[in-house]
Amino acid sequence: MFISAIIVAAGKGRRMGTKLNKVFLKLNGKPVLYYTLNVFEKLLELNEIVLVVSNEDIDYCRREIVDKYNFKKVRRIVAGGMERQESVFNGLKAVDSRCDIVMIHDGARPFIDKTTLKKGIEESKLHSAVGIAVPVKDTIKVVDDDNFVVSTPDRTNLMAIQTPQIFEYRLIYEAHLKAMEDGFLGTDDTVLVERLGHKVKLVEGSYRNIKITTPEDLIISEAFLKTIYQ
Ligand SMILES: Nc1ccn([C@@H]2O[C@H](COP(=O)(O)OP(=O)(O)OP(=O)(O)O)[C@@H](O)[C@H]2O)c(=O)n1
Ligand SMILES: C[C@](O)(CO)[C@H](O)COP(=O)(O)O
Repeated sequence: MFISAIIVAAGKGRRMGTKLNKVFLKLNGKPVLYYTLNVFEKLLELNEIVLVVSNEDIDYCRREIVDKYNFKKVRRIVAGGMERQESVFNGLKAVDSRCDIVMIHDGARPFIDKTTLKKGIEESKLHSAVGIAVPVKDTIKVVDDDNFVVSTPDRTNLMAIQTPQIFEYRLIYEAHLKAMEDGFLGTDDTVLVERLGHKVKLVEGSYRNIKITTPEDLIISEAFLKTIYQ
């Protein structure tokens, strides 16, 4: 079985508010993207990594991350698009032709762990679309455009979706193609498969698998790193 990973890191990081893209910001001296790639590089089950970055970051990324830290599984570095969905689709077009299963992961989620990845792969052999998720901890409110509460859904059945999201390659490729044809834009990849009427299985992951998005996430990340490397 040939397993590929697509790591998307072609966003602008606007909510972080830094000049340097958040995936290149340093945590304990190393870029965020280093930590993300490192977990996938060490995953024995994985055959290759396709890294998706902004066109202008391709050379920098190859030199300062892939070559510098000797990430041998990164077989291709390709340019992303304006939206995350487009970046993923570019990655899907660049994987090895033998790809059976593809893991799609945000470069901005460096605290993904090997156990969750393995669990996700095993589940994807039973269900062809799998997402890593955690039960929501807060009470969620549905609001109208003026922030008046419309309803309070029962939290028992609410999960917050993360990445990786793991798919049978042909299924996710078809789902992306259909979304593009329909002009549908989703904020994750499982929704594209849901649109096809296909079942998606969620596997419980870890609250540590945060997506570094706003400045306070960097403080949390430094604290996580201390528990991992000290
Ligand atoms: N056009 C895009 C947009 C996002 N991403 C990637 O998708 C992941 C999740 O996106 P998000 O956290 O929203 O990142 P940004 O788009 O960079 O952040 P912002 O929305 O604050 O600008 C990140 O690893 C990001 O680099 C991407 O590859 N291509
Ligand atoms: C795919 C994702 O990580 C799921 O949580 C997320 O939707 C992508 O980030 P964004 O901030 O919604 O672009």
